[in-house]
Amino acid sequence: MNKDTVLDIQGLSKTYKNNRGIDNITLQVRRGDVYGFFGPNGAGKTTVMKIVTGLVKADRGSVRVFGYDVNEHYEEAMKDVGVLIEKAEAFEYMSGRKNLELAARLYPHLPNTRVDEVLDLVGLSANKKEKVGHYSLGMKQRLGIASAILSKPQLLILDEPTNGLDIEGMVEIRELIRRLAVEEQITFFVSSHLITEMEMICNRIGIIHNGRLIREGDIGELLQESGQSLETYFVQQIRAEREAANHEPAPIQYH
Ligand SMILES: Nc1ncnc2c1ncn2[C@@H]1O[C@H](COP(=O)(O)OP(=O)(O)OP(=O)(O)O)[C@@H](O)[C@H]1O
Repeated sequence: MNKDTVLDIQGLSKTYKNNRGIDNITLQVRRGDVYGFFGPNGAGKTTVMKIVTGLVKADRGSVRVFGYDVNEHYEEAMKDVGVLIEKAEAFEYMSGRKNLELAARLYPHLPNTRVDEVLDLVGLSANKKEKVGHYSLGMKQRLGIASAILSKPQLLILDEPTNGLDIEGMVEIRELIRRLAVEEQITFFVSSHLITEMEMICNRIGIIHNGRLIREGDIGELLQESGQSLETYFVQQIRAEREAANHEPAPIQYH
């Protein structure tokens, strides 16, 4: 394993009772990457992220985070990892700041200034005294990210962080990811079903479809290879996959 590899996923498989799941996923996220994990709804992104963070057990394969096997050395592996999977949860009747103060209790060694520092980083300083119940969805998501970066993680795992947000909310999250990557030097493993979004924020991308990783590479390389947009590239890739599997073209369905 390269010393710059932060997350190393090898041959990961999981089949749920309904026969859906993921099949033999291998990918690497390197230090400094904003790695986009792209695929349509139901492709298997959340399953991979849940296995990486120990929420779901894989049938086969391994996950190493900062060189530590997640199954064998969970605490060491997760020490420098921040996670936001599915919707950010917070106490709606408390202020944003109060919510973060509560979360900060999990990390007794954090300086007292850290809560205000992260509120500033995610652009919520002006709203810190407002009840979370009055926050927009985008502000709640940013509060979730604030909570995930409280402990100054080196790797941040975000599952569909812009899902359900309006345009302004999406832009704010994208800007935040880019800012955190530069200012806090956080490596990102971030999923989305929107390829244009991935193109805007990521340097590297893994494309998952029907539980299988169909392509991984630098965004620039993939764009050069396709000669077109990543959207067109993706559609070509899955059509080729389907044709190889069925020997006949099939329509693409978007959710
Ligand atoms: N607990 C579960 N039990 C049974 N099937 C599941 C379970 N969780 C996920 N699946 C199925 O596994 C497949 C992959 O789901 P997963 O949530 O990982 O995909 P995803 O790419 O994150 O999609 P989405 O963005 O819609 O969540 C889907 O077909 C889903 O229905």
